[in-house]
Amino acid sequence: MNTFFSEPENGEPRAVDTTRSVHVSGLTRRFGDGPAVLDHLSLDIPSGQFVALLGRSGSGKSTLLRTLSGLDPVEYGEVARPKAVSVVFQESRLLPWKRVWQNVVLGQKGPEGKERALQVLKEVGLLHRVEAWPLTLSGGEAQRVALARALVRNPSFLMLDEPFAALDALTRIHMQNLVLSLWRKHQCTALLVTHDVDEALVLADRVLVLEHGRIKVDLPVTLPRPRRHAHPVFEQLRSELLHALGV
Ligand SMILES: Nc1ncnc2c1ncn2[C@@H]1O[C@H](COP(=O)(O)OP(=O)(O)OP(=O)(O)O)[C@@H](O)[C@H]1O
Repeated sequence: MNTFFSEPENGEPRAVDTTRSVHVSGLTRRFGDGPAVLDHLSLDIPSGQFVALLGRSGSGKSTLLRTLSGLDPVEYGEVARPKAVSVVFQESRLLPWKRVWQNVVLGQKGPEGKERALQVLKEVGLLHRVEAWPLTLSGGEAQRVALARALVRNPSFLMLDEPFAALDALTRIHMQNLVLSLWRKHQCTALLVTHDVDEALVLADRVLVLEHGRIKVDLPVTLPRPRRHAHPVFEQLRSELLHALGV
């Protein structure tokens, strides 16, 4: 039995009993008197699914993610999601005056903090940088610390907002593999915002395309992993998604 945290339009959070990990219905968001960025959007994500979210620049991907994470308010509509959520952003957002391990357990309570930090830093392959200062890290290392910081909270729902966008191509592939293995190990639900159709198809069980504030395409990806870019089904899905994105 799973208990999730729900944020209704108004009033107190309530417990919801459901096997869905994430439930969104009628979610609408506008800034000022501008057009609706999210327009009566509905979405269900089953527990443990890896979902990739694509959409043109300005289509509302980050707004959806911020709303799901609780960083943005739910003004209209309903959002239910696990209580334990973590978000990894494009920039690692590490505090430069804290060592790597201290950044990982920032805000965490308990005397066993460093031990927990070491555990997750080992998972992301950074045991040798535990005492380092953030400014001495490479871009890929900094993102791995950000991943460790997300994992230390044992998230049931892991959200990733273009976490590899600033990395070089090779580091990006390493990071994609790392995220996949961590997702498998931790058995969490994952939502990845990306601009990269191939990245979405390499990683996700399901790819969504957001347009005009709604889910325009909802595509299951049943290819076994690891996925080959040259596989005919991969190529067919890629052209379907590029077409949906107007490329
Ligand atoms: N705090 C805000 N105030 C006013 N407008 C905003 C705010 N946040 C987002 N917007 C607007 O909402 C729209 C969607 O933005 P959002 O960042 O969600 O898009 P996105 O799909 O993530 O874009 P990108 O791919 O370029 O990162 C944009 O038009 C943006 O200008």
